[in-house]
Amino acid sequence: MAIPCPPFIGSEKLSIESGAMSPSSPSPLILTQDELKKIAAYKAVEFVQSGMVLGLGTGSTAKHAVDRIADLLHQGKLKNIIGIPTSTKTHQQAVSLGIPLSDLNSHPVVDLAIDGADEVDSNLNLVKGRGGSLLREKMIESACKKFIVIVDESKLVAHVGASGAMPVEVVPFCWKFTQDRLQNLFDYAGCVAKLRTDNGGEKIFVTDNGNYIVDLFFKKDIGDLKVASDAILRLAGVVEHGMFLDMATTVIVAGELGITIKDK
Ligand SMILES: O=C[C@H](O)[C@H](O)[C@H](O)COP(=O)(O)O
Repeated sequence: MAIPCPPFIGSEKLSIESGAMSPSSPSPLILTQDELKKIAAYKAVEFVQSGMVLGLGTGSTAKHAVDRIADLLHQGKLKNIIGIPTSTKTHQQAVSLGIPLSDLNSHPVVDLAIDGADEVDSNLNLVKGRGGSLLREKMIESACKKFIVIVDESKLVAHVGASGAMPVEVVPFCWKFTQDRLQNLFDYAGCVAKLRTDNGGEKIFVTDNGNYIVDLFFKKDIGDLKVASDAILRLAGVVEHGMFLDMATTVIVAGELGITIKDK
């Protein structure tokens, strides 16, 4: 299915050379999805400056950004960076790479966060959390002066929920009750709510915060996102949801034709 791209501003053709990004002439090489993620991530890291407090995102795209930040730190090209990880996995990665870390208690204002997304719509609204992280991401990314989202072009969607699940983090207590209420809330959009398990098996998936995730699958557009967000958050038992509305300040998309950047 062809997905309409947002009206991006700024566009450059890029390729990966020796693990770094550089301008390129048209290349016969077909880039893999992971290479596209890396290109978007490296581009975002160009916005990092010495002395910044950085939100370190979670997932296969953000991982490249964290690696790159560590490389630049070790090369002495970046200095005095403080990272605030958005998940235990990213925390472990950052520790293993020697990135100095802190948290929102000590650093309540974050200069820049770089993170991936599962969906990006034409207004830069996002779906996040299909990898299991969303609450810490939302706390840290809502404390940011600048939030750069990095994606490959497969993440662009016509509307939120078009490509798969919209995750909702819920407390374990009577999760089925909350799941049913969530499904009823979006009955008009043909919603099916499913408790997430580890790799689709029997074991219930547990978030970094000790909660469960209910994935909402919609057959139709859910309409006004702010209305949907407020309705979800009003349900007792819901901790947070994976719609990140009006939060991204910049989206960097890497695709077969190059890299495109849209600022809010
Ligand atoms: O739960 C995971 C996070 O929200 C990720 O940032 C999101 O799922 C995108 O991950 P990836 O870059 O691996 O597609």
